[in-house]
Amino acid sequence: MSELNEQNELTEERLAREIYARMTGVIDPELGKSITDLGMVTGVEVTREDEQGAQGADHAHGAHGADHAPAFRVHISIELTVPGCPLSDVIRQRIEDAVTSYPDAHLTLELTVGSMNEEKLGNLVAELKAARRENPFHKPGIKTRVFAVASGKGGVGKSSVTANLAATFAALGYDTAVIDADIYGFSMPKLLGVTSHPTNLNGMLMPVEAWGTRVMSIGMFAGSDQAILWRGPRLQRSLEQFLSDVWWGEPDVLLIDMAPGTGDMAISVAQALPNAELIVVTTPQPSASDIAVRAGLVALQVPMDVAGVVENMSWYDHVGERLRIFGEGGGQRVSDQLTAQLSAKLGHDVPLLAQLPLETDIREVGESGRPAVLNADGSLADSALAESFTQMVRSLMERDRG
Ligand SMILES: Nc1ncnc2c1ncn2[C@@H]1O[C@H](COP(=O)(O)OP(=O)(O)OP(=O)(O)O)[C@@H](O)[C@H]1O
Repeated sequence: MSELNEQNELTEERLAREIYARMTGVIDPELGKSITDLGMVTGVEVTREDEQGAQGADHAHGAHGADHAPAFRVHISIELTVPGCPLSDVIRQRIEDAVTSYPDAHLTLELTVGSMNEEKLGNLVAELKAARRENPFHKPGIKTRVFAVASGKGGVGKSSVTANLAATFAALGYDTAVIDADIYGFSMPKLLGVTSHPTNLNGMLMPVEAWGTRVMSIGMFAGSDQAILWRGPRLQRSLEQFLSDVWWGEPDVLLIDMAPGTGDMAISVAQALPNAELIVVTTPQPSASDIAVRAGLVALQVPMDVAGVVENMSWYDHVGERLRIFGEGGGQRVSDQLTAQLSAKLGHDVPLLAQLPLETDIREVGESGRPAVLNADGSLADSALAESFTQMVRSLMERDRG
C-alpha cells in the first residue's frame, strides 16, 4: 500500500515531466507544429510550495479545484522564433491553458519568454525548409485542394469572389490559405483587412492570418525593404516564390487570386501547382464572358482542371424588382462553351457554380476589410450571399479533383 502511494506521489520531477508532456500539445499558431518539436521549450522547473505559500499565491486551480491538492510553482522557459513575435500572446495563452487545466495540483505558472539565437533559428528554419522541400504543393498525394480564380477581364469581381470564398471555406472549418498572385493589382490585403507584415524567419515568411485564413500578398510589403527583394528580376518567379519562400504547412484549401488575363499566369500556375483547378469568374455581358471563355480555354494548352464558372453582378434587387443591369446569360454561356470544348479532355462538364448579385455590401463591407459573407465576429452571415458561397464550397469539395 505504501509502495503504491510512493508510486502515485506527485513529485516535482514527475510533475515536470507531465507538464512537459502537456507542452507537446501546445501548437505554434504560425508553424502549426508543437512548441516542443520546434525546440521552443527550454526549461520546465517545478518547486513544491508549502501550505502557506500555496494560500498566498495567485493559483491556477486544477479542473478538480482540489482543495487538498498539493501546490507547486511551475517555471517554464520558452524561446520564440523572433523577438516580439506578434503571436506570442496566443502561445502564452495556450501554455497557460495547458498548465492551468492540470487536474491534480494547484499550479502557479511563471513564464520566461526569450527568443532563439541566430544559430538555433537558422537550424530550425533549415529543418523546416528540408521538410517542406521547395514548393510544398508539388508533392504527390498532398491533400490540399488548390483553386485558381481567373477572370480574363479585370474588374469583374474576381478578387471579391476569392476573398469571400476563402472566408466561407475558413468559416466552415477548412484550413484555408490564400495567395494574391495579382502582383500589380493586388487587393487581398484590403479585402481581408490585413495591415500587418508577414513575419520573416531567416528568409522564410509566415503568412498573415485574417478571418481564419492565411494570406500572402505582395501588397503586405508595400513600403518595406522586402518589397524590393520580391520584385525586380525575380518578379517572373513570383508565384514560385509565394509557394516556396512562405511557410504554408498543408492547408485543406489554397485559393489563388490570379492576375487578370488569359495567358502567362495560368501557365505558371499549371507548372507550379499541377493539382490546381480553375474557377472562371465573369459578369453577364458578352464583353466579359467572351474573354472569360478564353481564360478557361487555357486548359487546352496546359494540364489544368476547370472546376466551374461563377457569374458575378448577375442582378440587382431594387425595391422588389430584380434588375439585370449587365444583361443576362454570361455565366451560362461560359459554362456551355467551356463544356463544349473541354469536356472530352476533362472528362466532365464545366458547371455554372453560382450566380451572385450586385450588392452594395460586397463593395462597402468588402472594401472595409471584412468579406461580406461574414458577420463582424467572423461567423458566416445569415444571408443569401453567404448561402450562395456555402453552396459553392460544397459543390467544389464534392467534385472529384482532377
Ligand atoms: N457582386 C458585387 N456587388 C457589388 N460590388 C462588387 C461585386 N463584386 C465586386 N464588386 C466591386 O467591384 C470592384 C471590382 O471588384 P474586384 O476588385 O473584386 O474585381 P477584380 O476582377 O478582381 O478586378 P481586378 O482584376 O482589376 O483586380 C470592387 O470595387 C468591388 O468591391
